[in-house]
Amino acid sequence: MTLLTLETLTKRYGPATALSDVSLSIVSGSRTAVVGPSGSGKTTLLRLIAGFEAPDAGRIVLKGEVLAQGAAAVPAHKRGIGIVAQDGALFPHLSIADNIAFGFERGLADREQRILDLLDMVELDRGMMSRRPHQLSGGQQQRVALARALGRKPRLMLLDEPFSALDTGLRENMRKAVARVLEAAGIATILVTHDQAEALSFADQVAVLREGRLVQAGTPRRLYLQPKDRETALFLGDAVLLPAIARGDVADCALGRVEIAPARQGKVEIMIRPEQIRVMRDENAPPPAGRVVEVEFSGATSTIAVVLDGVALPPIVIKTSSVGVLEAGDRVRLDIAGKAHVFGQA
Ligand SMILES: Nc1ncnc2c1ncn2[C@@H]1O[C@H](COP(=O)(O)OP(=O)(O)OP(=O)(O)O)[C@@H](O)[C@H]1O
Repeated sequence: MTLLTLETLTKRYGPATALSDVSLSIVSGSRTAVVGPSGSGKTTLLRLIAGFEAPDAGRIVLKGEVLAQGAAAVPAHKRGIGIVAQDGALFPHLSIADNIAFGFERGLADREQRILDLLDMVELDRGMMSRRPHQLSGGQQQRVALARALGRKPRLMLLDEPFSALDTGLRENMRKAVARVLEAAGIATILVTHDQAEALSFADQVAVLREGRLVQAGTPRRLYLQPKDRETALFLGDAVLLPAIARGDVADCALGRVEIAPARQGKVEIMIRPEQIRVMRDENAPPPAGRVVEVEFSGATSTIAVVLDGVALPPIVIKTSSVGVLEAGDRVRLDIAGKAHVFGQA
């Protein structure tokens, strides 16, 4: 069931257009990640949904209630939308308990119990209640910020890069914990992030913004394997892009004949994710074959660059397991698993 609908949202700041004609639907209980390069409009989109800004055109509808349409807007505090910012934005002079209880209704009889329940929910030690924010780690502070936002029983949760200040290991744990908490509470979530891997693993819908426009929205798998254009392909991960001649559901390219989807005829550009390419040492490899020109060892994986025989293309760069890794100068055969993607379909 659709919870939130954004209809042709446009937002301008003076002569600059921060968002242009953005439409997107959010399903109840789902997780959406909004990604895009710096300045693409991600924060602006969150600010419009939260009610900190009004759109110049378009409409925002939450559960059938129009939150914003032109100048008419429901104020932020009446939208029932929770927000967790990058820095958590806790009140430094208040205890953890008071921070969490900040949004509670006045004179609540079970205030203490609610705080304890929220601490449990975000998996924080109850003993931390009386501490001040500076006595907590960055990850713990983010959990408090989440507990505070959950305490208001929001219909929708907005997360504005809440993990970006945390280091890699903690970041992943926090992401999983937050996903668990929100899923258990059945609260739909929109996460803004710079981190493509984070977006792909957190969300069941990813929306890609570029220069204020929504380029593509869909499941992480769909966007990763069937990006609309080369910019989106490269934004979401490494990609091998090759010119090819399509003949229905196959195409001829520097890697030989590969299966493609969707079917096409004539000149196309195809995309293959590097993990689809298997490279094997083979001194007598028939074409398509190549030579390893560079190997970069980085522990569990190594990155190798292969120059293909007889084609004036940049080397193909592939990450492989470091077990039995190839060396510069090795002749190799390349096999493709699965289909190559042809750009042009959203
Ligand atoms: N208050 C403002 N006044 C003028 N221009 C603004 C304002 N807020 C945002 N912009 C402009 O709108 C565009 C989108 O900004 P926004 O902050 O939404 O991007 P973003 O994708 O969140 O970027 P980042 O990833 O760097 O945080 C940018 O060009 C920005 O300079």
